[in-house]
Amino acid sequence: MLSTVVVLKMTSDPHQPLHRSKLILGSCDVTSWTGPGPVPRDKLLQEIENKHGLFCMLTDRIDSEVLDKAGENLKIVSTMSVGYDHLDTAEIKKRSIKMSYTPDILTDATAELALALLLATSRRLLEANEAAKTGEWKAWSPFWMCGPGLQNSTVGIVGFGRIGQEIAKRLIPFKPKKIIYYNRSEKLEAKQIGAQRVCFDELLSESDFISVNCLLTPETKEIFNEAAFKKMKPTAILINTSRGGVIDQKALIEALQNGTILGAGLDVMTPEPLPLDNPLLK
Ligand SMILES: O=CC(=O)O
Repeated sequence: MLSTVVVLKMTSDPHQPLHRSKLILGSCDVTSWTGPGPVPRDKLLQEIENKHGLFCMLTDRIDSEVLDKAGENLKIVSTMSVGYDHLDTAEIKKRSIKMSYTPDILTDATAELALALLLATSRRLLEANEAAKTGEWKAWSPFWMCGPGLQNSTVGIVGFGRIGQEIAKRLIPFKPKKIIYYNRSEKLEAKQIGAQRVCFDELLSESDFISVNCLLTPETKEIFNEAAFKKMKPTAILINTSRGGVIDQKALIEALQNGTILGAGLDVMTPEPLPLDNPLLK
């Protein structure tokens, strides 16, 4: 049987955004989007009709509208991402369509990025760099641009899957006092790493640093809200490398402006990219 597949993929070639090639994957007839940027919604809806498979990116919302357009041929939806909150999993399951994703591909990269954000935020790297460039830096003074250190600190990790665990392992050389985590289930690996499972409230109130690494699901949507920020230490630093939706962004802005928490290092936000006048960019 000749399968038809839509591949939504971003490349830098602006001249050939939609690419059709027959028989390049064995017996597949592949239609791919090559950019620039994510595939426009109307293009996706048009091209998905009667396809057997869809390979998408995290920028493509795959919901009942797309699935209806695809029709009964569609057998598999696959996403090039670790998170799959852009897939309506209930709808996909209801229609007996298989799903796949790419866990582990970004484990090390995300763990490194979380550490980079944590150190850059606590050690005020970007502020200091800006001050050096603008002339704000006039002379050395003992407490200028000081920030909290990891040594003897308590680090809380929200979501202790592959990425959370790799972050914990990378934290150990920085000599934290304690690594605690909040996760639906106890993780066997935690013992070896030396991390302790706690409830969400305890993680909030005990942590000097919090790294968010959970999936965005209905349960985790905006778990960092006004009430959560109020339970955190005023010296706490929040790092988010999961999804912007885990944080109530308006509440975060207020928490930063009011000094409810000290700082935030964000790899993800809502929307992406942020409008340039968003207070988070200040
Ligand atoms: O954010 C990246 C991913 O989910 O792969």
